[in-house]
Amino acid sequence: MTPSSKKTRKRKRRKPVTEQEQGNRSKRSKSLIWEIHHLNQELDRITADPDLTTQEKETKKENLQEKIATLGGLTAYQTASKKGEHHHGNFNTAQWVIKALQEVFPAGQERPQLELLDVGAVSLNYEKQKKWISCTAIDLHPQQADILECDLIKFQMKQSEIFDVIVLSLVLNFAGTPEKRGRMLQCSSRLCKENGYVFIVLPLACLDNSRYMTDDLLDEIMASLGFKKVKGHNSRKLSFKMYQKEKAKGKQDFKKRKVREGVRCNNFCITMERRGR
Ligand SMILES: C[S@@+](CC[C@H](N)C(=O)[O-])C[C@H]1O[C@@H](n2cnc3c(N)ncnc32)[C@H](O)[C@@H]1O
Repeated sequence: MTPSSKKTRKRKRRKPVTEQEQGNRSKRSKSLIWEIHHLNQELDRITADPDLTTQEKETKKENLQEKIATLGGLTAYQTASKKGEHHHGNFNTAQWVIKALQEVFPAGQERPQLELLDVGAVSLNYEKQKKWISCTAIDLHPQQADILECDLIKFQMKQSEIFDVIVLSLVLNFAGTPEKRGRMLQCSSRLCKENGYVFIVLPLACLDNSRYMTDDLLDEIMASLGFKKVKGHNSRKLSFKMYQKEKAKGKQDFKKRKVREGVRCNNFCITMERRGR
């Protein structure tokens, strides 16, 4: 071996990532998430807008899709979401779900094999718990093999009560319209077994700073679908809720209704109309 080839094999020292650089990257990720998130919501709103003709919808949607593609599409969004986790001490909301399930089904006791549906799965979060959790992971735009490309609303239309646990982590806020969020909750209720659990994680601002939604209102919507809250807490930025399926409290409608005033409030809302009474 010549001295020069030895030199080339010498490992390059990695440039340390300064706090400043990390901060800038984090800011870029956040702004990318924000932009794609809002463009995606706009897409849903246009699709649902009854005042637009099919032609107008197509033109507007093409425009938005182009903008999303320019930013790197949903792949870039999901990559940025994952990076976000790393910037928050690697905290992944699945860790909370696992901890809550471990409290209900403690290790050392006979555990049932739980069928879990992870909606909006950016990664496979329950691999290490395979022995007692069988995870079906779905996403509109999966980034890795083993995550099924599927919209919750269209998932297993003809089946009901097939999952013990359904996880909607930072997914309801991704849907663009209040109706779609309501339908996602209705689908979760249909797919959840009796006594099964639905976990919902939302940005805290969706519940504590929205003109149309409060923490109690979400509990009411879930109660009407047959769920009682068994656990809930807030972190600085997120709201964590665990519901258990009991019996539905009749077919109540939830319309858009102002519950809070304030110029700094957001417009997060969930509506639900029950058909076929
Ligand atoms: C912010 S990411 C959430 C990632 C992960 N669940 C978490 O807690 O970090 C939102 C994901 O939800 C997916 N999503 C939104 N609506 C969906 C639906 N109706 N069915 C399946 N996936 C959906 C999006 O494609 C996106 O990847």
